Amino acid sequence: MFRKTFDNLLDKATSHLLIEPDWPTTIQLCDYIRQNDIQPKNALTAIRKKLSAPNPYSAYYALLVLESVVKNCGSIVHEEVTSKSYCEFLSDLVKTTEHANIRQKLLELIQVWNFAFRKNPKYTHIKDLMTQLTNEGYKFPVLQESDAMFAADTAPEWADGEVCHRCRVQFGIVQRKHHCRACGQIFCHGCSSKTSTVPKFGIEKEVRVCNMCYDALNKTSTS
Ligand SMILES: O=P(O)(O)O[C@@H]1[C@H](O)[C@H](OP(=O)(O)O)[C@@H](O)[C@H](O)[C@H]1O
Ligand SMILES: [Zn+2]
Ligand SMILES: [Zn+2]
Repeated sequence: MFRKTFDNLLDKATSHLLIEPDWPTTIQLCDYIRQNDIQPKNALTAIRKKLSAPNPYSAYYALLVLESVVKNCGSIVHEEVTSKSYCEFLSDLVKTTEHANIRQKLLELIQVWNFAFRKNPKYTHIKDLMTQLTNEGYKFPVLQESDAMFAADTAPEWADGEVCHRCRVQFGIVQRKHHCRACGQIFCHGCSSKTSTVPKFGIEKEVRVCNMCYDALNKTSTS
């Protein structure tokens, strides 16, 4: 169900019939990825296909979708878009597109991402891509640092451990491990038996959270 809907939304957001970007649908696409209703890899592969669309309008709108997804979906997407294969694809697209506006937007995005990820050693391919294109004479636009401030943080990576983060009970065959989707820590069932939405991470459905995060997320105003 989810995959089909994502593709339908993507078709809508990149239709060559659009006279301006369809931001509401674009935000819905970001929400799908943030809520893990689609694997980031699959989402970016679908967007990649749209970037190669022969129709320049569809390809341009696909670039705007890619820009929004990278800005709003956090590290799960950053890893994909700065992977070796994706950077090679972006490099080919810069060199092969017949449309100057698409090349220009691509160079702008590559530069912003290079700046945004400059401190993170694992994103080397985007740095190499920028160096390679610069050496081949492509001119990058003036960098708008404001563009590189990425929005939303995303759910933290899940911690591992042999005892509950809260009550320290030892995990084992009976005492199973569970993770809080809000803080990412590991808990026994007794300390993480409640569910909640986590709007700050774009998780609109009820997911397992630990007792502390449940209280923080659902604190009723004590008025
Ligand atoms: O079912 P198990 O074999 O115990 O495996 C655990 C469950 O998948 C937990 O899911 P949950 O957090 O949704 O409970 C997950 O958080 C743990 O990391 C896994 O070890
Ligand atoms: Zn516990
Ligand atoms: Zn928590």
